[in-house]
Amino acid sequence: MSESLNIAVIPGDGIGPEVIAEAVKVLQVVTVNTGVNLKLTNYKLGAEHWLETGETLPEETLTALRSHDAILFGAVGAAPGDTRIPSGLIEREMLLKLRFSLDHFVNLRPSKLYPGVPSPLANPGEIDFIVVREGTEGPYVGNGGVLRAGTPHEIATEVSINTAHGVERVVRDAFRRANDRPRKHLTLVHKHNVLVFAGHLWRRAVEAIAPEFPEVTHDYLHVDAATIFMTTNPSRFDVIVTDNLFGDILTDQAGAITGGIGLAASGNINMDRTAPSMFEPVHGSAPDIAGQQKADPTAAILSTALLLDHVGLPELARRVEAAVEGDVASRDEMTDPRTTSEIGDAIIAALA
Ligand SMILES: NC(=O)C1=CN([C@@H]2O[C@H](COP(=O)(O)OP(=O)(O)OC[C@H]3O[C@@H](n4cnc5c(N)ncnc54)[C@H](O)[C@@H]3O)[C@@H](O)[C@H]2O)C=CC1
Ligand SMILES: CC(C)CC(=O)C(=O)O
Ligand SMILES: [Mg+2]
Repeated sequence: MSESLNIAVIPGDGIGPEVIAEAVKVLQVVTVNTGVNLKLTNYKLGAEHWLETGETLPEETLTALRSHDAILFGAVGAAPGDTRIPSGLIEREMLLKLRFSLDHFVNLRPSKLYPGVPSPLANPGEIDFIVVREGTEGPYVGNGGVLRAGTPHEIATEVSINTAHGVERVVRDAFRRANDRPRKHLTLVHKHNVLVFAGHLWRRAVEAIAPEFPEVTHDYLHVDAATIFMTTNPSRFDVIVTDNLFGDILTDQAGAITGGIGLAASGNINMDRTAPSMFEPVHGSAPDIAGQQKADPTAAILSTALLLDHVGLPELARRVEAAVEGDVASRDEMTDPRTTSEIGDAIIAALA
């Protein structure tokens, strides 16, 4: 029986196209002779596209993206010093607009130290946790502004929006995921000792939903303390649920302790399936190494495993993950001399 898999591909900027080229090859190889009819449609979006066209995310592109089963995304954004592009324009008007419009309320970021992968921690222990980061609210919604701009009395605000609906649905999702894992433990990370209004909403949501999951234990950490434990005892984490900003920061740290940001995958998931979910590496466009074949494509490749899981092809997802696991076990991150496409090819060879 053949089934179609209709994927939108947004390579983006910087290393985005380099890592996505490898992820696409993996998708093509893993679906061969499986009865899955893979259809890929490329969309040009990002900082370079804006420079060429002045477009960030046109409505017709958004409408077209909605017709796909899922989206594979590289990374967007210019180098911090690139004055041709207003800071934040592409991130907000393109990437975040996409996540918000497609209601990607679960930003799923698994962190696993695969066997044989060196960690910068002296005693990393077993690291295998997931971060469930809220994806549509928090300080990223663009609620703010500037008063008395350019004067010594300038006031800039960036308001964090947290709704009961938004918090409850992501907390419930995190409990569900914890319930499905062997350790069944959830940690809420926030800063309710200072951010009392939002923090208390998150705490109340956890307390209200906990009885639905009697087997799941839960605890709480302030975000500053969470960064300590992520360095000193990451094994204590199983499922972390947190807001958009804290989750963004913690997951770069989580990537660093599990072998590097080049291995960290993510999914922006619409759990209600009212729009396609989007899968992308945790990292950005890495302008410092772009165009040099220095980027590690593993995060993008592991993101295809999350995509395959989401579209109901878990056996193919496991094959991709196993191929990655085999490859990373044999490398030394510090001295891996391979190019982006050589790493992709090695993972593909392991798949075959
Ligand atoms: N989802 C997205 O599209 C994201 C976009 N960005 C954008 O990307 C641009 C650069 O942001 P940065 O803060 O520098 O973060 P970044 O993640 O692009 O780079 C941070 C550091 O990690 C390294 N790195 C990143 N990915 C790598 C890979 N696959 N292999 C090897 N090394 C890798 C880079 O070379 C750099 O030294 C900015 O315009 C930012 O707004 C940042 C994060 C996420
Ligand atoms: C560039 C931001 C909008 C996103 C980001 O850093 C992330 O999602 O990890
Ligand atoms: Mg980030």
